[in-house]
Amino acid sequence: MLTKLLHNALKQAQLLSGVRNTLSLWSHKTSVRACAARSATFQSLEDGLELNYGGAPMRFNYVWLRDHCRSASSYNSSTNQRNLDTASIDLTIRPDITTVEDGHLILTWPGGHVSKYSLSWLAENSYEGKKQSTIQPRIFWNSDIYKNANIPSAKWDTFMSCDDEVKKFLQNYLLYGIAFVDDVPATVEATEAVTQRVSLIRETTYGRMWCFTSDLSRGDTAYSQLGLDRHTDTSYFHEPCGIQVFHCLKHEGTGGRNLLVDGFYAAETVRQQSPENFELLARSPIRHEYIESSDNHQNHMTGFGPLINVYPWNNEMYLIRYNNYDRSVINTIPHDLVQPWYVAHRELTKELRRPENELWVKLTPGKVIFIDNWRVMHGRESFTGLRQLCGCYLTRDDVLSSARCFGLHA
Ligand SMILES: C[N+](C)(C)CCCC[C@H](N)C(=O)O
Ligand SMILES: O=C(O)CCC(=O)C(=O)O
Ligand SMILES: [Fe+2]
Repeated sequence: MLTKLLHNALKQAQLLSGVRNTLSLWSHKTSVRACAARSATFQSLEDGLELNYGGAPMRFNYVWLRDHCRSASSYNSSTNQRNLDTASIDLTIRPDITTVEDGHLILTWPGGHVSKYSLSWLAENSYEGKKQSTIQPRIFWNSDIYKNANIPSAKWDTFMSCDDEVKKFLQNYLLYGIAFVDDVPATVEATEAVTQRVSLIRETTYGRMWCFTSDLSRGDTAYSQLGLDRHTDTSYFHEPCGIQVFHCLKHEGTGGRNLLVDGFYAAETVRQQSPENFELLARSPIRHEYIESSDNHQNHMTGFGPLINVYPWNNEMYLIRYNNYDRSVINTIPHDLVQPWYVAHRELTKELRRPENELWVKLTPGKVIFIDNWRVMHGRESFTGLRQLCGCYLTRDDVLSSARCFGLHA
């Protein structure tokens, strides 16, 4: 019991660290700006320079500095694109003169070109600054954490008319990987309109906006009344759809609740308990497949990738593909790692299946849910009667872009 308590405390500390990192990054930025007059010191090294400016020393390579010159001839600041041909830089380049003046680092290169970088820009863009910061702050959750957070749903009227409501919605979505809009008219058109407030719709073999019932119209269990264990969709794409939108337009019958599980919460637990199992799942590429052959639909899709994907520079998770239905033949894992891979898969599955990690919701007409399909698994209970679900997929990049345009950290 005590170990479990300790374990939970540890886990919470770890889970919240993403959010704390952002806060510290923000305060770092503020302090940099507030002390713009503060001087910096530098030291020239063989292949770059070390800059001391309000915090830990940062290193900048000379080729990197020349490549990142923001002068008009090197960089077009109205299109935010590089003009300079990187291949034209002498790889052994060193500045003739290095100075720090008025909050800027100024380098004069052989031949006379001058590059000027503001110190705060350098601090924000340094490797040292990046390494510490989280790419996307998140709050990992189990059912209690999510329920206790009392996240409000957005409301149709305000959502459709007020950008600030969309911004708040996106902030919740980014943190938790799920977000709801309530009071939406129970039609495909209104569902489409809500989605388009957020971003572009991604057309797939299932259509642009889809509306399905248990009519077995497609070669997939989703089109039946059977229960579906937790999974992510389109695991058979090399780039799985980023977001899944669901709106239950009608259900006259029993059962049919939806299950949501935060895959990152479960995977983080595995990382804490057995780092080697986490590593194995993050390193072994496996294949998922969608094969459909009917009069109306011919598809054969295959996607490769590890079950857990982490950014290589900071090990932050960004994508889980977990779909035991669509997982294909494993022949990409060397013999001696096959058994360990199954052990690791079992451990993750055990965490994903813990009842305390399950959030059950009954989707009713009017309630639209957005699910981060790179993070949160969904499933459903078997059901009786007519049940009609509509929705669509979105591309992750498009949604993150919308969020950034609202000024959110994504
Ligand atoms: C959502 N919609 C019913 C349109 C498609 C369902 C796709 C199901 C597939 N097994 C997968 O997991 O990707
Ligand atoms: O019927 C449901 O609630 C969801 C089924 C499903 O997993 C899907 O359509 O992707
Ligand atoms: Fe699904």
